[in-house]
Amino acid sequence: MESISMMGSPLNTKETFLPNGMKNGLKEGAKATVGIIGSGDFSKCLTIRLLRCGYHVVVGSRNPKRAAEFFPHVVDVTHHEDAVAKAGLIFLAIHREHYASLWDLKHLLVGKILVDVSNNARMNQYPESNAEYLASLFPESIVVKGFNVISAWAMQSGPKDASRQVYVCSNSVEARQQVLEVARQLNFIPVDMGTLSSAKEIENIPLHLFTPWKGPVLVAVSLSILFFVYSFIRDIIHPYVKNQQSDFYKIPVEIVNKTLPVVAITLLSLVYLAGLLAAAHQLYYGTKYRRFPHWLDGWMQCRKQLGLLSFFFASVHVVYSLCLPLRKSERYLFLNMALQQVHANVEHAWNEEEVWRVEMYISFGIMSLGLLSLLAITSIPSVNSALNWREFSFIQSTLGYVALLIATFHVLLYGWKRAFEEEYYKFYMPPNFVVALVLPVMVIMGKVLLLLPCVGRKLKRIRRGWENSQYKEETMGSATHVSPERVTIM
Ligand SMILES: NC(=O)C1=CN([C@@H]2O[C@H](COP(=O)(O)OP(=O)(O)OC[C@H]3O[C@@H](n4cnc5c(N)ncnc54)[C@H](OP(=O)(O)O)[C@@H]3O)[C@@H](O)[C@H]2O)C=CC1
Ligand SMILES: [Cu+2]
Repeated sequence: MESISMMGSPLNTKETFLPNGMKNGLKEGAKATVGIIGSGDFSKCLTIRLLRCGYHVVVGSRNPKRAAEFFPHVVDVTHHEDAVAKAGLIFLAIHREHYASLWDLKHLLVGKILVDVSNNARMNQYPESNAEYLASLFPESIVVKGFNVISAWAMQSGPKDASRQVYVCSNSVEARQQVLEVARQLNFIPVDMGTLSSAKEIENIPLHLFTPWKGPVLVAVSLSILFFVYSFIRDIIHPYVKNQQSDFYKIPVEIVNKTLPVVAITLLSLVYLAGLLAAAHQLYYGTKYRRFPHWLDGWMQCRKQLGLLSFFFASVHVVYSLCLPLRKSERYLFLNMALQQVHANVEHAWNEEEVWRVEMYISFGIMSLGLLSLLAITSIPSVNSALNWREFSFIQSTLGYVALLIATFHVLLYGWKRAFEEEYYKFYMPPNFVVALVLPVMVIMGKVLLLLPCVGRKLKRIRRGWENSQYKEETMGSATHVSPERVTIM
């Protein structure tokens, strides 16, 4: 009955919507009533969750009789007018296109909190956000955006194994606090996003499809195609054309396994190349208060994804390499070699230099994968938050460079002997490993340059803001004045 008394009168925003027994001083049995307009999937799942957490729910439907069948009997399924009258906090579980159909209820909605949970089919589908549109339709109600990032399924199955964050925004601080509190009571993690102007951003959250991954994945796929084609032409087509030697059996494993490490090490180099270019930019302009070019900014922000992709390629390369001896081709080649030795009367086959080269390159490969795993693990938010800034920076920057250096040695040791053996077309088509080394060697040399005392000292002065601070006023507040070391590397 207490909610009926609020009908048509401005909402007492001091009232909170805490469920049974959860509100200080609230009598046992005095359940907060929450209204829901619409009886679709979202409405059903939200109802169940609210009931579990002790709320009383009243659902407003165009056809209450039919809708009631889908709700537990304790739920009051009624007409829109009745539902709106019974609750001060109302979830609108209908689509934006149907908001205007609530126009007749306008006088009943005065002063009530309307929670807009709606999503759109595409990003920026309408000029204004759904919540702002709702606020313009019902200016005398208090509109709060929230819960749109929680799927009906997650709502019902509970937040244990689904996304937990609920982003909330509203122009009314008190209404926002109440919805944040409801989210907390429903075991979600409420995130206060401020005023209703953030609604568009919140509405776009569930529509992103791996947005930060698009660029890095595109780079990885392009590099893979490029290096695969290169290896294919160099190691298969060329011998075939020149000597009629058919090596096509190499395509599924060997050529793929030549592509993977090259892509992995190139991606890892790209992670650190961005930071180096940013440092060069700061050194060139002598200030950290000047915006990086747009492309560099984007590149810096996707270093984590580039690093994780590098880890993925390196891991798959390891699996391929471990499987190399399992192949029939390898066994035949091995047998042939043994037979040739028998014919040549060689009893003891042992090449000290070769033995050392292979031992070393395998060891370096394992070490660089180990370090890459460490970088990948520390990029997981829960692990990341257990580290302080210095520890994080040490792992991501210092150990990252060490990983790159070791990986470079791995590639170098793998290929250097072959490069000397292969005389043919050496000049116009260098071996794969030489192509793989171009970028990492450049990056390592760049880092060495930065470590030189004269350069390093100047960079430090710039990053501490001691030099050329006249730019400060111009660009303060932009994210890009942050030193490149201060952005997540992986
Ligand atoms: N489903 C999900 O996982 C999620 C949904 N959402 C949002 O929740 C809202 C509801 O989604 P969902 O439950 O899936 O949608 P449904 O289509 O399942 O339900 C929408 C409800 O709106 C009501 N409705 C339909 N047409 C009209 C109309 N012309 N006028 C008034 N009311 C109408 C109906 O209820 P009745 O017949 O009882 O009137 C219907 O059950 C949407 O805005 C959606 O974006 C947000 C996050 C996740
Ligand atoms: Cu390798």
